[in-house]
Formats: sequence, C-alpha cells, structure tokens
Amino acid sequence: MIQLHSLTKKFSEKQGLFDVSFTVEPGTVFGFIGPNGAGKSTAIRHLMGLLKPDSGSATIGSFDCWNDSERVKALVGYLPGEISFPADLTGEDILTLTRRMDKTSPEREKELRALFPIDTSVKVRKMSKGMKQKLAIIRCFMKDAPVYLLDEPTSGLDPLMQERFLELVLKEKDAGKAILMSSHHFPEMEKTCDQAALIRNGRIIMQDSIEGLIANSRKLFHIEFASAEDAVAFAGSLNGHVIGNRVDVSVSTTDELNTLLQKVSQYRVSSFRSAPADLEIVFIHYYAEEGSL
Ligand SMILES: Nc1ncnc2c1ncn2[C@@H]1O[C@H](COP(=O)(O)OP(=O)(O)OP(=O)(O)O)[C@@H](O)[C@H]1O
Repeated sequence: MIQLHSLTKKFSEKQGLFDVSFTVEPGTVFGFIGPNGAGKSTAIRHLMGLLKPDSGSATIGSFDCWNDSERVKALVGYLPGEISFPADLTGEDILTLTRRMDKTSPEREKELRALFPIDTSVKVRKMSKGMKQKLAIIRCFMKDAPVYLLDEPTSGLDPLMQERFLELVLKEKDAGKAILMSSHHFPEMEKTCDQAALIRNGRIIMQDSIEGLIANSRKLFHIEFASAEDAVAFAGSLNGHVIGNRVDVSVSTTDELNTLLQKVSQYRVSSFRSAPADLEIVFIHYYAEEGSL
C-alpha cells in the first residue's frame, strides 16, 4: 500500500535518502527509527508528494506520490512532525475546515474529541504544545483514510494521552489501515509496530519484524562482583559500564559471549543476570557505532 522503491534524494553526502526501499501492507504498522537528522521526515515528505525524488519512487496504492500527489493526498491522513496551524484560528475553526475539506463523519469526530479532550475555543497561538498535538491528531484521524503517515505522533503528549494514542493506532491497524510511524519512543514502537527500519545518515541499516530486530540485537548482562575493584578491573577488559559492584556489559556475537564467560570466570561473582532485550538496546547499539553517544 505504502512503498518507497530505491528512493534517493541527495541534500549532501550524508544528508537526504540513499537507495531507501520499504513496503507497508494494509493492516500493519511500520516503524521508522533513527537519530535526529537521519531522514525519517524526508521519507514521509516524499510520500506526501512534498519532495521530488532524484531517483526511485514513492507510491501509495497505485499512485506515484509526486506525479499523482492530489490523488495520493486523498488517501492519506498526515500528522506532520512540526505542527503549523495558523496562529489566529481557534481549534474549532481548524476542525470546521477539516470537516469541509475531508467530508468527515460526525461520529468519528465525536469519538476523537472524547479521546483527546481540548478546549477548541482557544486560538492556536495560546495553545500549549500538547494541545496543538491533540488537535493535530483529531484532525488527522477525522479523515477515515486507508493510509496514515505519522511523524513523531506522541511528541508533547502526556503519558495518558500517549496510551490513548497507541490504542487508537492499534484500532486503526485492526481496521486494515496501512500506518507508517516515526518515533524516538521505543516502548510505543514495540507495542504497535509489526515491522521497523533503523535509518541513519539517510540509509536503512536494518529492517525486520520487531521480534527479529530484538532477537538479533546485542544481549545485555548485569554482573555483580564481590568488590568494586573487581568490577572496575573486569569492566576495563570488556568495555563494560560500572555501577558500584555491578558491571553492565553487552555482547552481540557468540565469540564475544565466550570471551565474556571466560573473563568472568576469573573473578568471584555474586550474581549474573541477562536483561530482557528490547528495542532500545537495538537502537542504542546503532547510535553508539556512529560514536554519537
Ligand atoms: N529541504 C532540505 N534541504 C536540505 N537539507 C535538508 C532538507 N530537508 C532536510 N534536510 C536535511 O536532511 C537530513 C534529514 O532530515 P530529516 O528531517 O528527514 O531528519 P529526521 O530523521 O526526521 O530527524 P528528526 O528526528 O530530528 O526529526 C537533515 O540533516 C536535514 O538537515
């Protein structure tokens, strides 16, 4: 339903998108993860027909997002990363315009307003970040679209609103929508996404099911030593992180795991635990490789 096919858009050597491909099927959520400036919004902007690829293509359904941008927009609910409603309009003005433009259903609007309550009599310029985000979410989902493009959708929301948003995404996914979502918030990606891609410097460096990403990630171990001196001595040899008597250390290959076990056997250890892997471990590993931590 949503497809990027070998898409390249070069802003500079490391900025833009380089040979990026992925597909998002109906009834699934695809997560886009990556550090600031990785290219997530650039990919979403191509899908909205706001940018023209240098080569390759972005398509939604059977339509090319650049050449058929009007038809594409009719199929898409878009939540931009930066909300920029006109400052002098009230929330109500914005929802009235949306009603007119997208011929939305009153029931759907009522449900969304109940989920994300805001005082719509307030002008945009007086709204908090969270209020604007809730308004943008209501506006985006009022359109009962087959495709949703969500750029950091929970940014600025409080935990209760974040939870409600995730429930909404899961409901829309069950209704057969194809959803692309960029985020820096790993637990929400784990809860909602079927597939995810890690992007850095405009290139996809890993793409798999969430389960696959986690299964292939580095494994984290917490090891408690008899003394802080032993912890420091052990950590130095394996690049571990020392917290008192404890060392946290991660491994990705069988060789690394065997080296860890061999070294740890030279010390007196009071506990040895493996931490459950999560998406954050996958992500931070790829940040660290770039030397940006
Ligand atoms: N129109 C443009 N012209 C030149 N450079 C651009 C343009 N748009 C984006 N960039 C650059 O391309 C890179 C990718 O930007 P993009 O907004 O896609 O990142 P992102 O992954 O969404 O980041 P963030 O998590 O910070 O929102 C950045 O270095 C950005 O400065």
